Parts: sequence; C-alpha cells; structure tokens
Amino acid sequence: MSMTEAASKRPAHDDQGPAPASTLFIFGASGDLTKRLVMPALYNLAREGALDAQFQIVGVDIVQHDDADYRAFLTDTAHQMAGAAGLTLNETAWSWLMDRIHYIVGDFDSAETYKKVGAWLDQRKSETGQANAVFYMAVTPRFFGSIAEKLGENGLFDESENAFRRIVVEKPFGTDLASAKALNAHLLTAAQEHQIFRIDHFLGKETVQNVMAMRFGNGIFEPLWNRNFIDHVQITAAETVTVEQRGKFYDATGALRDMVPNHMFQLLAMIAMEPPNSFDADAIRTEKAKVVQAIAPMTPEDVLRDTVRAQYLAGNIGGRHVKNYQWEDNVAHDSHRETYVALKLSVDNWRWSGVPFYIRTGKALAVRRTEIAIQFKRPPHRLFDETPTDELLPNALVIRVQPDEGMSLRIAAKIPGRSVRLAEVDMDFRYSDYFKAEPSTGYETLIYDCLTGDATLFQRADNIEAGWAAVQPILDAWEAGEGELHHYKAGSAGPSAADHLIERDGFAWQPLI
Ligand SMILES: NC(=O)C1=CN([C@@H]2O[C@H](COP(=O)(O)OP(=O)(O)OC[C@H]3O[C@@H](n4cnc5c(N)ncnc54)[C@H](OP(=O)(O)O)[C@@H]3O)[C@@H](O)[C@H]2O)C=CC1
Ligand SMILES: O=C1O[C@H](COP(=O)(O)O)[C@@H](O)[C@H](O)[C@H]1O
Repeated sequence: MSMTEAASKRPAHDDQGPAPASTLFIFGASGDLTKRLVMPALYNLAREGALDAQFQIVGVDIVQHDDADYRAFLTDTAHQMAGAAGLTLNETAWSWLMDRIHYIVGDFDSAETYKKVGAWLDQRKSETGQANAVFYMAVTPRFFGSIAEKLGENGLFDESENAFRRIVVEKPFGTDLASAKALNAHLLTAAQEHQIFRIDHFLGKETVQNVMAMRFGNGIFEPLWNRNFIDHVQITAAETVTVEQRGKFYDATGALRDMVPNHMFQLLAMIAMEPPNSFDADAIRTEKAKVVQAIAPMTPEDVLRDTVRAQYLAGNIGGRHVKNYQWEDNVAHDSHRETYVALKLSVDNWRWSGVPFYIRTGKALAVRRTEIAIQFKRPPHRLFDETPTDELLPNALVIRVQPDEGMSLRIAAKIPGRSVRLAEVDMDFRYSDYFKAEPSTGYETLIYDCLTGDATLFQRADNIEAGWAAVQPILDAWEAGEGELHHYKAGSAGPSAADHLIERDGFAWQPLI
C-alpha cells in the first residue's frame, strides 16, 4: 500500500461528539489573545461540530461594546485574519458562532461585574435547566487571582446544583517559585484543583501530544528509552521573531522565565516521564510532575558552568533587518535581559542517570524550529574500518514539533558499490504527507478538553511549582550578577558560548543553519 493509500484509509481525526452544553465567559474579551487565538479556535470547533447547540459565549471586558457591535468587531477581525492567511471563512459556522455571542461591560475590580455574571447564569438555568460555566482568564496576569477570588465570593464555583464550574488560567503562571506558589494558593482559596485548568499552549500542539503516542503506543522505542542506549537529549525552541511589540513584558521576563519552566519542561516531561498506569489525566500529570521534580537543582557553581544566557545584537533574518535588542520598543537601553538561554540539565532518577539534557531557546535566530533530538549511543564495536563509524553521526530520533511536523530516525546505511562504506540516511515521517489536518491554533484541543473536563493537557499545581523550583537557582544566580551575558547576531544560530556548553562534552547541537 502506498503512503497516499494508507493516508486515505485513516479515520477522521476528530470523531468525538460535541462538548457538553455550557457558557464560556471570556474575561478580557476585547483583548489580543481573544481575537487572535481563542475566537479562531472556537470557530474551528464550531466548524467541526464540536460545540453543543446550547453552547454560549459571554465576553467580559471594560471596553465598551453591546452584543451587536462586539459581534461586528469579531467578524471584522476574523475576515482580516482569514484574508491574511489566504483562507475563506465558512459563513455558516461563523454565523452559528456569532448567534451565541454576548457581551458584558464590566471592570474586573468591580463587584457589579460578578453580579451580572451570576445573573446571566441564573437566567440560563431557569431557561434551559443547565448552568455549566467555564471562566477563561484572557487577562493580564495580575488579575488571575483576584478574578478567581471574586468569582468564588459570588458562589460562582459552586457545583452543588449539578453544574460544572471551571476556570482557565493563562500564562505566565507566576514569575518565580514564590509567586507561582502564591498564585496557586490564591486560586485554591476560590476553586478546587479539579476546577482549575492552567494552560500551556505547547500541550495543544499535535506533535507534543504525539510524543506520548510514539513512546507508549509503540513497542519498539521504550526498551531503548534509557541511559543504556541514549547518549543525550537536545531540546530546541528556536524563533525568528524578535520581541516585537512585547518589549515591556519581555524585558521584565526574559527567555528563561518565558519559555523554560513551562514549554521546554513540558517537552522534557513528555520525553522523560515514566509510562503512566493509564491515560487518565492524573496518572499522566503525576508522572510528569515526578520527572520535573527529578531535574537536579543547580548549585551556584553549576549555574556558572552549565548555563548560557545571551542577548541579540543587530542582524538580518531572511532579508529583514533586526536592531539590537536594547533598541527595541519598551526595552531599557542598558537592559541585561537574556533573549537566549542554553542549559545542561540532569534528571536524577534511575532511567536517566548520567544522560545530559541540553535545552536551548531564543529569539531572533536564523530559523524557526522546535524539535527534540534523542541521540543514541554508538555501536559498541567498530566493524567498518574503511569509513570509521565515528565519522558518522550516531543514530538519532528527531521529533520535529514545528514547523514541518514529523519525525526522522537517522541511521547508517551502506553506500551502493563494491566497497563497504556507510552513510547517514533519514527515515522520515511528515504529518502533512500522512494525515490531512485543517489549520488550527492549538487552542482547539485545549478549549474542547476544558469543556469536556479532561485535564490531561493542563498543568497541575505541583507540575508548575516543580518547573519553577528547577529554574529558581538560575534566576537567583543571574539576579545576583553571576555569569556573563553573552551576545549573538540576529539571524545566527545563537552565541558561541552555547556551542562550547555542549562541545566540551564531545557533542554538537543539531544544526540550525
Ligand atoms: N496575546 C497573545 O498572543 C497571548 C497572550 N497570552 C496571555 O493571555 C492573557 C491576555 O493577553 P492579551 O490578550 O494579550 O492582553 P490584552 O491586554 O490585549 O487584553 C486584556 C483585555 O482586558 C481588558 N482589561 C484591562 N483591565 C481591565 C479591567 N480592570 N476590567 C475589565 N477589563 C480590563 C483590556 O482592556 P484595555 O485594552 O482597555 O486595557 C483588554 O481588552 C495574558 O495573561 C497573556 O500573557 C498568552 C499567550 C499568547
Ligand atoms: O508562550 C510563548 O510562546 C511563544 C512561542 O510559541 P509558538 O507556539 O509560537 O512556538 C513565544 O514566542 C512567546 O515569547 C512565549 O511567551
């Protein structure tokens, strides 16, 4: 059977029914996240028939709108975004969604706002008999705790009348270990853990979810998945974008906080976790928390030796001129904030003892590429003298998270001819060749799962705190001025100090250029 024939025999990839009827309250309904990611995701869900006929959306925001002009604002934005992407809006699905849109003008700090939310749900209950609700926090992080608290004070997390009540909390979840713990504690004064859905949008990416499918849905990988066969692991999230319009947020945050305790550790957890007992949300989240807790905390000496921080300088990315980071809008001209970070970590447990995990992420790099490379050990005995095996790269399984989603296995093969010479070849699987998938934001799965109550792809409090605990010694040392801030040219593969970090162990990063 050819690849195309095989693909045509695949089941439709989304054959679950609509999520239970509920009202989705979007706090921050006139903001950027809502219009760019949440609404497109809801439209995609509507198009797929994944929302119940009684599903309703209520936007809550200080920006003045009534229902009609809020719908018009969303419709204009949707047409612009579809046009820019060369897509046409499915008008049937869009009007289905718009018929369910409502708007409450309200200040998050005002008690009146929560009275209006409560009144809406009471009316819904009297009209339809159900008052399920999800409160989505598409708001600046300083409101996460206070909105939850006020929802709680108004009894809006009460599930005693057979209704579910959930809160979705966006990122960033805290700025360090202490603030993340404080936010968890604050949320837990208002709602119970099973009602709290902490988003990490990397978990909505198909390829990230596929890591679990690949590891635990196949028999061939797990026997090799340990220190006996794996030499080291590299996790890369390279971006070509600069800080763009986010200078204020980014200059207070930096690459370490922005990417590592959340996205990068989610990737690490997927790769390094033990097999869960079941596909149950808590079974998976327990294993993920355990492996992040096993990341060895760094001493100040480790930070000096095993971390690299760097900031971009002017350069060119694909013909686009990029200025020095310090000259970006809303960035301090003497900023020492890192836009790139590389780390060598160890996971102190039975499976991974002695296997280094190298992590790097940065902005304004040569290419956009998120991938995980599992490098295997070399064969124990060199048979092929004519071309010494150590001139070949060792076997590696590279999981491409984005773009060009897929994976490839690098193996050695004989070059045709009379002499026995080996070359590296790739066995390659590309999602786009094999599965037909509509464009998505990644938020579809997360919103759908929240509406159905499946917390598997959301972070539990212990998971988040373990991530911050692992990076806290680095934050502390850097804050104390330890470790040099390196520089790299925009459009390059990153600072040479990051190359030294891995090369001193006899390895090399997967090439970026
Ligand atoms: N934008 C993105 O791409 C992403 C955002 N996120 C996260 O999502 C969250 C929201 O981000 P984003 O949409 O960019 O933020 P925005 O600032 O664009 O949106 C927040 C909205 O809340 C409104 N608002 C502010 N103060 C109040 C108040 N006191 N009462 C009622 N409404 C108020 C704002 O109105 P006004 O404009 O008048 O202040 C605005 O409409 C953040 O936590 C962010 O980190 C996560 C991933 C991506
Ligand atoms: O959360 C964030 O993620 C993006 C990268 O996400 P991606 O889906 O575009 O790969 C990053 O650019 C941003 O700084 C960070 O806040």
